Amino acid sequence: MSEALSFDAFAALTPINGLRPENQRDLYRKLAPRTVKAGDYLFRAGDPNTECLYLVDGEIALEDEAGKQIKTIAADSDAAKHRIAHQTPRSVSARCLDAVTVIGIDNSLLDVLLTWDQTGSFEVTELTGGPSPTESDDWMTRLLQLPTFQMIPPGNLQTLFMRLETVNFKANDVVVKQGDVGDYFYVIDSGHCMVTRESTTHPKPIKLAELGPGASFGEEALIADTSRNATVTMMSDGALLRLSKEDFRSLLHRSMTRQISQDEADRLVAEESAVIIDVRLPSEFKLKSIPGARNLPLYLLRMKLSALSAELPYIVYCDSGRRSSVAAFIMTQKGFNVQVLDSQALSDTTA
Ligand SMILES: Nc1ncnc2c1ncn2[C@@H]1O[C@@H]2COP(=O)(O)O[C@H]2[C@H]1O
Repeated sequence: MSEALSFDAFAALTPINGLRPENQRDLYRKLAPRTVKAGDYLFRAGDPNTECLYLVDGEIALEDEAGKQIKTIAADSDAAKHRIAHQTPRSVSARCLDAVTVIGIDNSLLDVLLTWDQTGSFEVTELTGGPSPTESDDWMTRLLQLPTFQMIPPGNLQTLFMRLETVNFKANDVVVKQGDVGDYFYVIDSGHCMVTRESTTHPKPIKLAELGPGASFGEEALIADTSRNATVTMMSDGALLRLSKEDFRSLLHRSMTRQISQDEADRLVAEESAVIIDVRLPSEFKLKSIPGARNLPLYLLRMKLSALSAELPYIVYCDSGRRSSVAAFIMTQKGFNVQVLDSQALSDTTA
């Protein structure tokens, strides 16, 4: 990092001072101080809190929701050794009284490191997967910023990161082949992949998507216990992180799936505070569906996601829980708030 903050001053911040020196040093190398001009706000009351912010230079005022000043914090004070108003969501606003320099650390990353360091035996350098701990594209930080990983409790994250395996591929390598049994879930660390599907109605495979760093694939066969529904081929050399089916299910998928009871779903739908989606085929939907539900078959879901508003919560269902679980996973990855309705709900409905 720059001269904005010495390593010793950084290591004395709370709770950075609870980390192992190796991890303090690694975090310090990754810090990117940012400056904010006088009068601007670092955040406002009610904002979500995704990063720990520390004041490195300048002075800020904390204000309540009515704009009344509660206190000021100067960079060289004891108060500046702590995270600025670290509540979720922010309970106060932080206004810069002069030009201010702050550093921010992703909350989940710090949480994982603190959890690790309390259990004792890991260093970031062992986990970056790359040869150099100074590598700026640290996959762990990037993964933690994906919606998929934000719902996972730190306890699971720790195990999950240990179980993720880095595998290098060459351009044109087939990573996943349509029709094969599902074995791994993949996250792209570097490089690009193409998703294609063969069908009896088309002479050539149809290109479904191009995926880049941060994107993931291979979840559908693992969740629904079916075969791969598409082929994924490397478009360039690259590195993928993979997780076995068992680990994917127990560490990732289970934490991401939120179930909702039929009563609770009925209440939300009656209040129009949630949208209920039937992910079965239109022919199945026509035959029987839950009143108030919209039909969006699973095979169209990815294509239609951009047309859905991210404002409302969604409830998805099918007749067995398989397709709805896949739908919930895909939607959660894209940042939607989604719950899975018990598949019994459809059997119970008279409509
Ligand atoms: N339209 C699509 N867009 C992006 N990825 C897809 C699409 N269809 C299938 N996939 C991915 O390709 C993977 C092939 O293996 P799975 O069926 O396990 O999981 C599938 C999805 O992760």
